[in-house]
Amino acid sequence: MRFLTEKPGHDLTYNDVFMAPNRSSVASRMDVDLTSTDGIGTPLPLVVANMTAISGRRMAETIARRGGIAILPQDIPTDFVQKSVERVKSAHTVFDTPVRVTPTTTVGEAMALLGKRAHGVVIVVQDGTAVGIVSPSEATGVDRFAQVHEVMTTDLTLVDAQTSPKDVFDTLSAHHQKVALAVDGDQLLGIMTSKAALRAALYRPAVDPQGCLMVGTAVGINGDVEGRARALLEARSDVLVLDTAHGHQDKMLEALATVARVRDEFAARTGRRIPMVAGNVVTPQAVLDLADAGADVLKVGVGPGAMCTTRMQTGVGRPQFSAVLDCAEAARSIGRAVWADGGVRHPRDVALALAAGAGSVMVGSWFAGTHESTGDLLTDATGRQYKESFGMASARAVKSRTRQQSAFDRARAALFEEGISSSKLYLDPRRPGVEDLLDWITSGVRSACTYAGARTLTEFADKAVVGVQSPSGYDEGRPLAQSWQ
Ligand SMILES: NC(=O)C1=CN([C@@H]2O[C@H](COP(=O)(O)OP(=O)(O)OC[C@H]3O[C@@H](n4cnc5c(N)ncnc54)[C@H](OP(=O)(O)O)[C@@H]3O)[C@@H](O)[C@H]2O)C=CC1
Ligand SMILES: Nc1nc2c(ncn2[C@@H]2O[C@H](COP(=O)(O)O)[C@@H](O)[C@H]2O)c(=O)[nH]1
Repeated sequence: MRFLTEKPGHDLTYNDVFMAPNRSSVASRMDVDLTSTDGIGTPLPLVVANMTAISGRRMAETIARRGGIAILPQDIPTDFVQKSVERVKSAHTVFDTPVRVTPTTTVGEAMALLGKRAHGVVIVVQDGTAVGIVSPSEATGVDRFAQVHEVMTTDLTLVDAQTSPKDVFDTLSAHHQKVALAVDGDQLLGIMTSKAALRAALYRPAVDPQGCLMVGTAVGINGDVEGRARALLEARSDVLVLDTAHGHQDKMLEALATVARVRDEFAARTGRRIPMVAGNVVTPQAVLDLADAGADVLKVGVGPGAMCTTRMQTGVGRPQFSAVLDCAEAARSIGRAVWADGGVRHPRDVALALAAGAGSVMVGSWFAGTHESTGDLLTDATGRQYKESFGMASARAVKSRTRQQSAFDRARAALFEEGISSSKLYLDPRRPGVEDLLDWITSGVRSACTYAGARTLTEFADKAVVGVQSPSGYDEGRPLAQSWQ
């Protein structure tokens, strides 16, 4: 990446910069390969942040099916994380996991489960066989205590799991149906909507060497670091993320050395070397120190997160575009990569982070307001749907993380909160599922690459030309919600 004019002497946020187009020979946005450059090799450079309100099993399998990866948080007990990894690994790589109910489930219960996934249907299953479908249209005007077998649609479109997404799309269009059910004999394997069929043709899943969906897991730097890392490797975690607020500290370096030893033993035994990501950092020296201790990828970002109060509380942090740019350069010089973590609110921010040299971009709060995040779907007084989210250093998260400690220690820890304990993240009615956001982000990033004349993300980080803009420059680029007159 180069600056359009002289590199400014001060640090820059995503809002401070823009990209200028280059002469390009890339004729189509579909010619762009978005494979991440972080060495982890996911087909999409997007990572779901290890935040309890956001990253769980549903999020992990959905994002991996489209080529990204989610990191399950460090605050979740190890046995629970092991089960979640197992569930992700057993999910179908092409067909979505259905929301299943039995014929005697009440309509009220079935409708309450609808919000768990974005596909808008519940499948009625008996002994593993799909016998009907219920969606809000079947449930409208029906007593909530009625049983689903009384209202379900039994006209089902069944397909073989080998059917191509295009054939599924055409079949659904021809029959004017919402969803196809993939079956093996009489057993339900998964489901696919028309939109999912389209996506299955556009995205590649992120899969491990056994062909199962990928998922990462986080480890804190306190407690039984070695035991947790060992258990997560055995559980088939594809990435280990060592995460703490201040990554450039001795305790992190010690934790990295411990996990590197366990990871290397695992690699010698199984032949699979699992990458280690560590952070958070914002300086080149921190990149070099953590890489020296064994980190393959450095997680960059102190204070840009939407749930973060660190900068206001401590004055510490660094504008994120410059942090990513500097750290990516340092990482590249020693053959490592960085993840840009936090502060991403628009597709343009993802594009800018990749232009600055990030191997992948980590997103938290933006994905909180989707069907797939872990929280319950809630409705406010005006009828808008939202999820509750909170920071991992908030009083709420600290309270949960320190539940085994004495009352005194817990009360003391609570004084050091650096995050928001409760925030409403509204679902965008136009993009209520995380895949809707992925569509929006990837179309923006593909387009950004073609403007730069790049066919890969390596070329993009090389060719991008970045200018510095004033607040009114940024403002000029914002679309109008209503007339200015
Ligand atoms: N990217 C960011 O800007 C930030 C991210 N977070 C996220 O919040 C989550 C919780 O993180 P964290 O607060 O580390 O978890 P913990 O509260 O579990 O702290 C982990 C350990 O790090 C120590 N620690 C915390 N902050 C600092 C600091 N500034 N300097 C030195 N030691 C410190 C704590 O000791 P003691 O409590 O005794 O000080 C504790 O031993 C993580 O996911 C983290 O990434 C948190 C803050 C900033
Ligand atoms: N200072 C804090 N940072 C936090 C907290 N919880 C999470 N985080 C960081 O934010 C990113 C995600 O950023 P987002 O803008 O996409 O939401 C996450 O990966 C952490 O690094 C917190 O409580 N305090």
